[in-house]
Amino acid sequence: MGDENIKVVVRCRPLNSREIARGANRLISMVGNQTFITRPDVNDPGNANKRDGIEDVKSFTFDKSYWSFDKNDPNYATQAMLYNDLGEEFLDYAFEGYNTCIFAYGQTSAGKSYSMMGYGEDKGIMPLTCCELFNRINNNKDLELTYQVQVSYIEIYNERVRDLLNPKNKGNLKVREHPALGPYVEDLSKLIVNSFIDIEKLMDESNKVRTVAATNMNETSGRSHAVFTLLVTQKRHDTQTNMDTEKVSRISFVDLAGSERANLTGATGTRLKEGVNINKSLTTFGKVIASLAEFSVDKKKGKKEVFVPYRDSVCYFHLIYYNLGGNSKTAMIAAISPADYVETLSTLRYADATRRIKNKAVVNEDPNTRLIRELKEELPMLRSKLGTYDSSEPYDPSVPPSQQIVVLQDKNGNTIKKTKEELIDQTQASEKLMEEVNESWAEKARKTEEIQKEREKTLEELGIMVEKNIVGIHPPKKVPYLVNLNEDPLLSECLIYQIKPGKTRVGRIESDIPLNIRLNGDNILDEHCWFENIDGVVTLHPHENSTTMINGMRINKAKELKSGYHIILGDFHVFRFNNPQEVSERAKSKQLSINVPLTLNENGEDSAEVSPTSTDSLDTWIDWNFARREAALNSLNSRTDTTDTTDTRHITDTTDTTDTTDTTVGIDESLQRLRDDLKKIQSGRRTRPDSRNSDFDDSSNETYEKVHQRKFFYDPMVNFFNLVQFFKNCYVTHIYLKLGMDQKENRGT
Ligand SMILES: Nc1ncnc2c1ncn2[C@@H]1O[C@H](COP(=O)(O)OP(=O)(O)OP(=O)(O)O)[C@@H](O)[C@H]1O
Repeated sequence: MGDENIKVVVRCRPLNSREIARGANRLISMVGNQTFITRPDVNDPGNANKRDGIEDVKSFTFDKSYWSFDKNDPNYATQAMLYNDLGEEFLDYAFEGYNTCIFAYGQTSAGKSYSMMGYGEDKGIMPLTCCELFNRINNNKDLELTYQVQVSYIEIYNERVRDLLNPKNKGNLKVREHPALGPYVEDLSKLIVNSFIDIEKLMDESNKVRTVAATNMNETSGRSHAVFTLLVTQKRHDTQTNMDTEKVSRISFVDLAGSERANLTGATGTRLKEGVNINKSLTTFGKVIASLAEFSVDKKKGKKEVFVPYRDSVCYFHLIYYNLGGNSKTAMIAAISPADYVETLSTLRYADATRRIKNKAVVNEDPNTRLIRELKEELPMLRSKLGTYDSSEPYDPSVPPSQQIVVLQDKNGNTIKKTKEELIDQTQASEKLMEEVNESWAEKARKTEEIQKEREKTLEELGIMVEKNIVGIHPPKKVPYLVNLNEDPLLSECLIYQIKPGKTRVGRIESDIPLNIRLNGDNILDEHCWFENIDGVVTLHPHENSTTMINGMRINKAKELKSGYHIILGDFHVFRFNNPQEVSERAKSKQLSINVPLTLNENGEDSAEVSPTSTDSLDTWIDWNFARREAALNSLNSRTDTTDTTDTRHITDTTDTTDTTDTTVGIDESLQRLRDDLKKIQSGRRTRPDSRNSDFDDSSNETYEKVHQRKFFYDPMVNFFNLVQFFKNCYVTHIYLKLGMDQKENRGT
């Protein structure tokens, strides 16, 4: 097959509530395969680039333009449409033996994860492909044809590669290169999967691993790249010759970090490094696209190759080597916001340039046989060279291997010089490859099981509940538990920590003290706190000097917990406490909607038992953001000492003395941001049918969502008060967070 352009589709998501709140205009329209972007009106506060009076519309033509702006629009492009157009075609290629890659590119919140992974019932192209892959395999009637599927899943953050399937594979996996293989990740776990359920389970557990790592570093998925790869091996037995032949195809799904340039102004420490690395990888991506696009055009004119800077960034080296300008059928999903001119235009331009790149995909017939042949030639040569040194260099046994030069020839006959140290490294890497490629399927299956056990053991050692052979999050029905909350909806509510009868001790991951829950990250003490469960009543005991907060209040003495309380440990660990027994008793006494004492006064004591302004309904909705803002707010209140002590969420009118010029924007932004996050969490939760079951009445036929929608939307008084309260909270918290963050940055943390 000849050169083929990379397929590029663009998908426009609906306006999010933040954009609606700022009165943003729709700047995108689509007709057929064309996407049009209009320069925004000068009154659009989020888009300041208007040249007055000039009607400026730019048009781009793509392989497909997906209009997902309005779910009620008859032309709304659904997940199924995207899969039917793109997923099916690429799965067909994979069955033919080609490598395929679908990657999502776009700014944060443009809809990359929605298209790739999907939220809740709206499954994205990745799970839909996996599901159909196994449908086809299970429907195979050809007795001479067998399939094996392996999976790997990595996250690239700060130029470091993390194995999400095997938490034992700690830290940074090395990206290496072999002439016969191209770049590859050394020691990466490739696990055998036999069904779609196996894949779902792996995704579920890897998400836990990702959450643990992300919480420790306070990252979000928007700042890392995730690469999910399926290796499909088709083995055909020829009865006439009694020979087996293999085709191996690699199906990759890449969810890239948000493409907006990381704003480095004022950033220090980890954030600065992270920003530099995101920029580095994005710059490399841009350079690669530009040079490959240029290369494709030049080739037509008969010009020579241009330099493609694959190696400028570790991650892009790995990600794009195969998939851009290489042996792969590749598609880009460019996710765009309908209302962000600068970022959307930039994405459309990248997408346009990507369309011009040509790939040359070939069917991968017996790649392992080829690799084994090359390794068999290479290894004896490397081993023999290890005993020698370049005669032009004076030999001195005291010279360390890093300074000894060895001369060898590559497979094209070119003379190359390496240090002995490099040669040892290369020999070891090639030996590992040889071992891997010779591994039998039985051995691979044994390793898969071993890693599976390791993964579950590692999670259990951290105190995280793992339910074997069950997909999804299933909180305990009786035992009280903590559920993690995270800024990133993808990483929220996926870790459950049970608080069993007796003591549950919490401390630092490396602590020598026997602990039930181990956490990492800043400000977690060796022995941080402990929970005591006596007959279903749970009390939290903080250790001296530990940062332990309940509902935003730092506590220094034991405190009884009620279902729904938010707990913050150290700097990054935010949980919600759930007590199924208490909730079901509460439900029985028909006081579910407003009677929960969720607030603490300045002494950390419960406030009024029943309050018409109880934030219960909000509390069960509001997660990480709420808990963090609540903590910030309380901290502010305790500093200014203007708090209404009966309800820590009350703010006195001192806020009104503040300059109000940008108040509305601040509040609106906070509120809208929160609503967006909530929407994500809400829809994400639908994949976790049992999640937070205990928050509502099990005996009722109503679903969890319905109960909360009813509580939130049909209780106007509560709602009104909540919103007023919340409106104020957001503003004060906004100011506080800004101050706090400035201070933190100044300290270089
Ligand atoms: N095509 C769509 N139809 C409906 N809603 C969408 C669509 N695309 C995205 N959304 C919604 O927009 C929000 C942001 O999408 P998403 O999380 O996929 O963004 P992202 O680009 O992956 O962000 P990040 O880079 O932070 O991971 C989500 O609430 C999602 O449900």
